[in-house]
Amino acid sequence: MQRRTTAVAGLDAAGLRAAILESFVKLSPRHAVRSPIMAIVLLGTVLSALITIFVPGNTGFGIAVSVILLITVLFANFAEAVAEARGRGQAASLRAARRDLVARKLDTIGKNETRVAASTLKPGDRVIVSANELIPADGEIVKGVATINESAVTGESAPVLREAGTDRSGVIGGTKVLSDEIVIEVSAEPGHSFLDRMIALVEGANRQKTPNEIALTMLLAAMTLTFLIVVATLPFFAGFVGAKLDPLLLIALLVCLIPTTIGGLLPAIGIAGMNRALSANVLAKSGKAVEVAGDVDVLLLDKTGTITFGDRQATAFHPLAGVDRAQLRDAALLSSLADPTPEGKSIVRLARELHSNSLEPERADYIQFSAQTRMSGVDLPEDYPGGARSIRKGSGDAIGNYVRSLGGEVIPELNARIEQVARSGATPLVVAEGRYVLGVIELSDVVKHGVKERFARLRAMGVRTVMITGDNPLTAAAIAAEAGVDDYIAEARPEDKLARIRAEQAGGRLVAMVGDGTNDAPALAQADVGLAMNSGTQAAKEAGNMVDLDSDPAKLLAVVEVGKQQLITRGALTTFSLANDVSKYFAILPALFAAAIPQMAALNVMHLSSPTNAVLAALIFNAIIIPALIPLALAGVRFKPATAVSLLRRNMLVYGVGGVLLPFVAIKLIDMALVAIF
Ligand SMILES: Nc1ncnc2c1ncn2[C@@H]1O[C@H](COP(=O)(O)OP(=O)(O)OP(=O)(O)O)[C@@H](O)[C@H]1O
Ligand SMILES: [K+]
Ligand SMILES: [Mg+2]
Repeated sequence: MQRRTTAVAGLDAAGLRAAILESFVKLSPRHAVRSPIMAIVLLGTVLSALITIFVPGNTGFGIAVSVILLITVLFANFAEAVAEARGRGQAASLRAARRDLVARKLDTIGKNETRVAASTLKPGDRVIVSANELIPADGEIVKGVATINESAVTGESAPVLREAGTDRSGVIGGTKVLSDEIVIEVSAEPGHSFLDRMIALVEGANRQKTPNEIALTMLLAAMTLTFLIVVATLPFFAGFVGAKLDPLLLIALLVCLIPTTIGGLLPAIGIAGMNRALSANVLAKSGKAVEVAGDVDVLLLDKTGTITFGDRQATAFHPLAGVDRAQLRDAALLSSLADPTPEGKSIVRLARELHSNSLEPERADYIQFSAQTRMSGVDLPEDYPGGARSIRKGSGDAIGNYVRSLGGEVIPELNARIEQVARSGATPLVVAEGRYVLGVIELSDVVKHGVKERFARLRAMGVRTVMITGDNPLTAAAIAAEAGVDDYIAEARPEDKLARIRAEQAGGRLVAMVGDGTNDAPALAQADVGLAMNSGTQAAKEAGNMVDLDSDPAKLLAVVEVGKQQLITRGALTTFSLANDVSKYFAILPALFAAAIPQMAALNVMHLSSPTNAVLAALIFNAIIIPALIPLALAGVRFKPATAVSLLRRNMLVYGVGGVLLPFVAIKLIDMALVAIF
C-alpha cells in the first residue's frame, strides 16, 4: 500500500516540473477545443494581444489583460496536468508488476512443457507454475491449489489462496506463486491483460467523459454562449446612451462571467475520482462506473463472505430424538469427504475431532454442492460396510423435498431443531440418510466488524441495503438484524439475484452489487455498478465494471462513498464558480460605464481604486481561484453522510453563499495590493 499512497499524496519536484511543462503543451488548439470555456478564454487572450499591438492607446493595461488571460488558461491546463501526473504515478507502480516473463507452456495433452516468452501466450494456452515462480499471464487455475503473493499488483503482502474449481480461481500475471504447483489456463490476449488495460485507464489514455460530466459541460457551454451574446451586443445598447465601450474591457467582462473556474477544474475532478477509487485498491473500468456508484439507490449484498466473514465452520451436531449421535456424525463425515467447500471441510474436521472412525469408501458417487440444489452428499456402494446408502446434507427445504421425493416425511421436531440453530444466526444443514432425517449440523459464521456502522452511513445517504442469501429465512433474519440491513431475501438462488436487480431497476433505481462467482456474472453485468472480486473467476471480472484488488466485498461501501464525493465535489465547485459572478459584476460593470454614465459609480460597492484596477483585480481573482481550488478538486469535498437533499442545501450555503462573498473580499484585497505596488 505504501507505494501507492505516496504516489497519491502529491507530486515531487520532477512531477511538478512535468506538469508545468504539460500546461504549455496543452495550449495547442487541439486540446483547447475540448473545453469550450477555456477555448473562449484562449481566444480572448489572442484577441486582447492583437488589440494591444495594433490599437494605439492603453498599452500597459492591454499587456496586463493579455497576460492574466493567458495565465488563466495555463492554470486550467495545470489542474488537469497535475491530476494526470498523479494517475501516471499509479500507472508506474502497476507497470512495475508487468515484466517480461518466461512461461512453461504445456502441450495440448498437458504432458510436455516448453519454455516460451509470456508475451506469446494466447487465450486457451495452458501453463504450469511452481512455487517461487511468477505467473506469466492472467488466467484461471484449472488444476491445483496454491498460495500466491499478489503484492506486486494489489500492494497487499498477505498471501492469498487460489484454487481450481472454486470462486477463487482467478490469477493475475506478474504475481508470485508461494507454495505448490498449479496449471493455469490463459485468458488474456497478449497486450490486453488486466494490467495493460488498467494502466491505460489510469493514465487517462482513453478517459471518457461521464454522462454527468457531459451534461454539465453542455450546460456550461450554453451559459458561455449566452454570456457571449450578451457581451457582444452590449456595445450596441451602450450606443443608445452614447457610451463607447472599450473592447479590452468587454473581453475581461466576458472571461469573468463565463464559468472558467469549474470549466478549468472539471477534468481534474473526473481524473481524481478514478484515482481515489484506485487508492482504495479498486480498479474502475471507467470513470462512469465510479460516478454511477455515487448515485446508487440500492446495494445488493451477499450474506456469506460479504456481511459475515464467510468461513462457515461446523460447530455442533444436533441429532433428532432416537438417532444416535455417532450415526449423525458419521453420516455427516461421509457426505463431506469429497466436499471441497469450506463448510464441507469443516464438517470433516469436526467429525474427526469427535473421533469418527468411518472408513473412506474406496469407490462412491459424490454429489457436489451447487447453489442451485443447495445440497451435497454421497451414494455408497453395496460393498461398503453397512451396505448401499444415500446420504445427503443441505438446506432444510432442499432436504425436505429430497426425503419427501423418496416417500419420507419431515417431522415437527426437525423444524424445531432448525429454528433453534437458525435463530442464533447460524446456518442449519440437515442430514438425511435415504428417506430418514438424522439431524442438523450447525454452521457458525460471524458478522464482520463495523458493517453495521457502514450500513448506517449508507442509510444516512439514502442508500438502501438488501441482503440476498441462499440461507434459510430464520438465519437470514438473525444476521439481517445483527448487521442492520434494510431488507433481506432468503433461500435465493443465483437467478433470484438477477431478478431482484431487474425489479429494482424497473422501479427506476440504480443498483450496485458485489460478486465473485461465475454464476454471479449475469447479475454483475446487469447491475449498474458491479464490483467483482480480484480473487474471483474471470467471468465475474469481465462482467463487473470494477474490480476490488483486495477481494473485500465490503469495499462496495467505500466505492459508493468515493462516487458520492465525486458528484458532490463537482456540484459544489460548480455552485461556487457561478456564485463568483455576482461580485465580478460589481467590479467590472461600473468600470465599463465609468466614462459614459458616472452614476454607475454607485455600483462600485467595493470602492475599488480605479476602473482599470477593478478590472485587473477581478481578472486576477478569476485566474488564481483555479489553482487555489486544485487541492479541493483532487482531494474531493469533505462530506458527512446525509441524503442528497440535505447535502445540496448545505453545499448551496457553503459554496453558494461563500462563492458570492469570498470574491468581494479577495477582489478588494487584490485592488489594495495593486495600489500598493504601482
Ligand atoms: N457444502 C454444502 N453442502 C450442502 N449444502 C450446503 C453446502 N454449503 C451450503 N449449503 C446449503 O446451501 C445453502 C445455500 O448456499 P449458498 O452458498 O448458495 O448461499 P449462502 O452462502 O447461504 O448465501 P450467500 O448467497 O449469502 O453466499 C446454504 O444456506 C446451506 O443451507
Ligand atoms: K469566470
Ligand atoms: Mg455463498
